[in-house]
Amino acid sequence: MAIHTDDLSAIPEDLPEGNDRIVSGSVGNSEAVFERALRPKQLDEYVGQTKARAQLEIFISATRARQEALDHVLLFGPPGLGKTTLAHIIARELGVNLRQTSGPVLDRPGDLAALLTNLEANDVLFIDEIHRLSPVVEEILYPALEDYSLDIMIGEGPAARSVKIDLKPFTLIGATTRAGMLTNPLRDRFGIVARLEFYTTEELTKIINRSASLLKADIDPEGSVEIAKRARGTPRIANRLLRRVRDYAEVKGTGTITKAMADAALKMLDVDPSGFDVMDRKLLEAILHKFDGGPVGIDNLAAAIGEERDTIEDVLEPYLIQQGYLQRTSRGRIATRQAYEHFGLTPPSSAASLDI
Ligand SMILES: Nc1ncnc2c1ncn2[C@@H]1O[C@H](COP(=O)(O)OP(=O)(O)OP(=O)(O)O)[C@@H](O)[C@H]1O
Ligand SMILES: [Mg+2]
Repeated sequence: MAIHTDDLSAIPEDLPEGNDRIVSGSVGNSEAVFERALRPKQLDEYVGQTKARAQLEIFISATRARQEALDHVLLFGPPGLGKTTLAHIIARELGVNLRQTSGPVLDRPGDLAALLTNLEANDVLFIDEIHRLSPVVEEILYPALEDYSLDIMIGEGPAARSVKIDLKPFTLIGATTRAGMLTNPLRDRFGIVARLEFYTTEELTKIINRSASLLKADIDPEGSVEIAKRARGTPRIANRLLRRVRDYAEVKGTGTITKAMADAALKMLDVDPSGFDVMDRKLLEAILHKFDGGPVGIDNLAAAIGEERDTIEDVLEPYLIQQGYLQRTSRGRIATRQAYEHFGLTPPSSAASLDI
């Protein structure tokens, strides 16, 4: 079902959820609609990411003044941290159109050529999941990025000839959860590389308060802090938890989201006080119990918990590593002292701790 609206009242109540992991990185159908509605539209509404924002603000205003195309931008970071949101904001701040596609969708060189030739001067082309571009499409992209031209082969066999097409200047914004999976020649063609970081509790509290007011949800300050603390540093999860807690408060309470309501709802949803859900705990517990604290290789770990390797690397691990529960070493994953303590276990004296 395709619904394109920014008006929350136009959203039907019975959209399928499409996703049952409360802190998962991906998005179900009904959630996509809410995400669009809650997405900030201007740079000054975009909370946090001070480093990325500061550099973008400068580049954007310089580019606007010169009426040129902004340098190509690579945005990377775990799911739900605001890459798509930021891409849209950049185009809006530049006052240009944004055309959106994604690596897996763009499988034929002709599709990319069609997109590029249809751009107006200084427009933004946003390619999500850019690490999944096919090599043939990537080849076409290089000259387009470098000197705004396309080299296309027309015909086959001995009659084939190469045609050069000039493009208007444009900006590519690429988003990826894993910069490490980009080929070097592609990565080198981005003039601006912004790494998005996990958000602090204060930043998430701001995001939750803003979303609550858009959703017309009644929330008290301690209620928003409680949700923020348990949102895995991720705005998408903060917004998702807010919606679930609001439902809970409407059914079990007076409708106001208090700290007690948030706590009870999150307990019911199996999100613990550190913001870990069932999958996070399963991963840490597997390392602790099945692999003696590690090191354990990623494939063994994936098999042990029945989860895709990619999901572990993209969605689960980054936060656990950032919070100091897990370490990635050349020999495999290791549970830290904090991980033992989280589960009430006594760490062995050899256990790694946060402060090494
Ligand atoms: N800095 C921010 N301030 C306020 N809200 C934000 C911010 N970043 C993200 N959000 C909210 O989180 C939601 C998810 O963000 P977004 O879709 O941009 O993430 P993403 O990084 O593109 O994720 P994915 O890797 O899954 O594509 C948005 O709909 C928006 O409401
Ligand atoms: Mg996105």
